[in-house]
Amino acid sequence: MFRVLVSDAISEEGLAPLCASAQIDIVQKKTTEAEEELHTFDALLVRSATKVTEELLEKMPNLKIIGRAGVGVDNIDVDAATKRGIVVINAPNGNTISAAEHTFAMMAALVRRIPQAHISVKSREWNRSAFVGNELFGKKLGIIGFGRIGSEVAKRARAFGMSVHVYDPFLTKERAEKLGVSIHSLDEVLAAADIITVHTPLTKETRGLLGTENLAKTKKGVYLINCARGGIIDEQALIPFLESGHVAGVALDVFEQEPPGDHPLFAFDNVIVTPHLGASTVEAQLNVATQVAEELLHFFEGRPVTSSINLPALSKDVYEKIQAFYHLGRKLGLIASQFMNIPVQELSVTYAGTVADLETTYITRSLLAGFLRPRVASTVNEVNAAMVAKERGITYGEKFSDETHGYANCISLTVHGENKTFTIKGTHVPNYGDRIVHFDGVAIDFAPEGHLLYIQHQDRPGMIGKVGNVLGAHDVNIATMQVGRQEAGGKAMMILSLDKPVDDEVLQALAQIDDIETVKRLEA
Ligand SMILES: NC(=O)C1=CN([C@@H]2O[C@H](COP(=O)(O)OP(=O)(O)OC[C@H]3O[C@@H](n4cnc5c(N)ncnc54)[C@H](O)[C@@H]3O)[C@@H](O)[C@H]2O)C=CC1
Ligand SMILES: O=C(O)C(=O)COP(=O)(O)O
Repeated sequence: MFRVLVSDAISEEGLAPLCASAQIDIVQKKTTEAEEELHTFDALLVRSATKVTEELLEKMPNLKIIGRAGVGVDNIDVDAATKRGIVVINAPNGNTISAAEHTFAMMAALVRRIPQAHISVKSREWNRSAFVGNELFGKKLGIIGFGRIGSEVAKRARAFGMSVHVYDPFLTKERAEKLGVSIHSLDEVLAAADIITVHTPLTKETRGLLGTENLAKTKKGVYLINCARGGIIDEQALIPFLESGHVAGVALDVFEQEPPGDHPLFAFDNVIVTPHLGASTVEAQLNVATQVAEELLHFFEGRPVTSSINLPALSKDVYEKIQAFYHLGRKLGLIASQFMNIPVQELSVTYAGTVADLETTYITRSLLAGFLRPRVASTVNEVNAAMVAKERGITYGEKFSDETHGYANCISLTVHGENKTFTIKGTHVPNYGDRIVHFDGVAIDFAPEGHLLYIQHQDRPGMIGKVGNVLGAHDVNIATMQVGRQEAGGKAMMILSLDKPVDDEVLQALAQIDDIETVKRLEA
């Protein structure tokens, strides 16, 4: 049974495909109410309210995937999840339109003073002259962060006759032109805009982006909107700008602390607020819940997830093409790690033939995970393999070559350790399986599966019989045996596939045979 904890309010209709599966058990509870059973969950589904901290993850050792039914993952310690090999997914576009519409609603409400007028009329006042606003038409809208939501806000602004000035360091000129906006530096946007709206994620770089220094660069009478994340506009820094009238009004949907409690900004009549409602529409909630539910099902079924924060994006098509190599990569890493059971500094992976045209990043991650698995006690998989390798001072790189050794595809792994280098090469043969075709300088051909035994010896007659006798005497059955050598009478090797793993006693008995130099157990 795959157990899913849903700890925030997520659309039940959207989660229906998960609920329909007999193998998935869904529990809807806050994490604080599920303390006793936290260790039993395989998946955790959240919105922005649940804080997925390292401390929480420590209580959830079985967790494999975290689904965020929404965009921002700043409430999730993604590094801590990655370190533990936990996949983090989100629903990147399910609430884009709702968030853009909410931003626009806030903009109109701000410049026409709708919330203030609303309160006044309901207080039995009729004070039309107190609520004279501004038109949006002809105004310059500064958009900071021009991703999905920022660009939807821009479309609506153009329909209102506004000119749009964008700052986004990662936006290309071509995309800006296509969307009919002009790209500017941050200072230019700050100086020119009548209204500024922020649509970046909350990161180290964007926290406090609109703080004292940058607020001072804005036009007198500017309006500010934050429907992205609390903290992008520094709430404390706003106070003197509101007091002096430099900032004409602020609309906030999000806060540095949520809920914000008794916030000093609430004292200002020209600060309008909503309780993080950007994504709170029936449509957006259904979209995001459906997206994470589908992704979770894919994950559960062993299919690729497409909107992971800590894995390279992979479509179903690409996944199907790389799947076999993904498996081969894992085996190459696993075998190489056991063979080179010494500290290593560097792994170099070379792709040749058909595999070189595929999404090799994923295959390399799988290979790395295979390599690290015998060396680390904790879970290591394609999510955290790069991080774990870095922590252990192991560098890795990919190369591409035309040298396929006559096979349609070939993955070659060279491991550099202290005073020793080892190379293993493998190929995948469709409808046949994975084959190791080169092992430590010797051409050979064996399947990387099960209990393997590596024996390096001098090429002499009778070696196979001697090995067979020792194994027979210890009741070890040989399933397959492959032999190879560099040259007649020189370095030779056997790779045996056994029906059961051998113990140290058998290894010692084999090592005592004359002309046998090395014996190693390899589990694949
Ligand atoms: N209030 C609400 O309920 C909702 C809030 N959001 C928030 O809105 C924000 C934007 O969401 P999306 O547009 O979907 O994300 P996105 O990833 O599509 O766009 C973010 C944009 O910010 C840009 N950016 C990153 N760092 C920047 C920097 N230092 N300066 C300027 N631009 C920078 C990126 O290049 C990207 O184009 C997120 O913080 C998200 O959490 C999203 C949905 C609902
Ligand atoms: O998707 C986002 O980033 C949001 O801010 C929406 O948050 P919510 O799911 O409404 O708590």
